[in-house]
Amino acid sequence: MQYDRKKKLSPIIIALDYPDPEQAICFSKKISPQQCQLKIGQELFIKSGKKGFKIFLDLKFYDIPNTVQKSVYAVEKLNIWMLSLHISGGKNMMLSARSALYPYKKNVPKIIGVTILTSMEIVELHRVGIYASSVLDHVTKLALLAKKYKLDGVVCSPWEAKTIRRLIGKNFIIVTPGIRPKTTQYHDQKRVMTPREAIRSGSDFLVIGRPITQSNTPYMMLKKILSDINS
Ligand SMILES: O=c1ccn([C@@H]2O[C@H](COP(=O)(O)O)[C@@H](O)[C@H]2O)c(=O)[nH]1
Repeated sequence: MQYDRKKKLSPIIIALDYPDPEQAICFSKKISPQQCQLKIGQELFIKSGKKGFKIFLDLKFYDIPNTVQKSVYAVEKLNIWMLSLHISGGKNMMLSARSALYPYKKNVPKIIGVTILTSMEIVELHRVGIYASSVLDHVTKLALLAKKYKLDGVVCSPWEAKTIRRLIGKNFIIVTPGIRPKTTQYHDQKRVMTPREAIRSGSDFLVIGRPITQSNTPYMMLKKILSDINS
């Protein structure tokens, strides 16, 4: 793992994809900030920072530069740890997001760029008019743009983590959803890996939702994943 060795953050980010804020709050009370970070998505945009968790606000901004700049400026006030936007929003959108944080000196949120969703394969890319030779090729191009236009890192699948790490180096955060422990179902995810393999491929943080939140024993599952990673 490359990112934040000194701060010793857990590599797990749990996707709190609950329809009801009460369920999310109840779940978060049973785990600790030492075990994981939490990801708040579009379904559940609540403030869970109260318990001391670092919050990844995964709203995946994708809009004109002015709108994204204002959005980033607004969410900075929420004391979040990390936020996401789509790299395909382009150079000016990424630079505008960064410029929204210039007035702040300390504890600014990390800006992470989404490459290609982990639910997509090459056929789907072609269907939406992206005629890349491979998913890896396109994800790599987007990651290089993210670096060039001042993002702190990317969201990609664990399949691409090794290549991005090799090309961009240590000082770049790699966040990987599409994590599936052995024997759990894939759901809508396509480019998946086990937690242990994903860490070994160079991921800094693994975003894990349903395998934990829909498990009959979520706390045991989280503990097992952490112990698999560390063994
Ligand atoms: O490419 C992406 C970007 C974001 N996500 C998000 O991660 C979680 C994954 O949840 P699982 O239940 O473990 O599949 C979810 O909140 C997505 O919005 C992603 O999966 N892929």
